[in-house]
Amino acid sequence: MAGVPKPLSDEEIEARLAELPDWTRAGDEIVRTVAIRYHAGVAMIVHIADRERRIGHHADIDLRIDHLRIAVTTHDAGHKLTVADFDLAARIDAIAAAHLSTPVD
Ligand SMILES: C[C@H](O)[C@H](O)[C@H]1CNC2=NC(N)=NC(=O)C2=N1
Repeated sequence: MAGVPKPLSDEEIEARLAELPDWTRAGDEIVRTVAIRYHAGVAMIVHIADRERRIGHHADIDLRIDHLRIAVTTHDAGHKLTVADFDLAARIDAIAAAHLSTPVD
């Protein structure tokens, strides 16, 4: 990996969040909650994990019976937000769009 990305400023974070309307800031994380049934959520997690493995950046994922909560921060940067987090969030949005356009029944 090409070093640890540096933490973004509050202004940079706000600008990047404006491009990701489904994400909100929660301290030093960005968070998205997806309404999805449990087993469909499992499939979405597998898809996300496969992408994460290839880019070397990982979300913190919490699956519940009817929703999935995804939080992203950069552990190697002292749990601060970096460009890597926004890159992963955009990739997760693309994966979520594919899964949510599929009937879950
Ligand atoms: C060595 C490996 O690339 C690092 O541990 C990566 C793995 N995935 C990661 N994921 C996240 N979210 N933050 C990190 O700092 C991080 N570091």
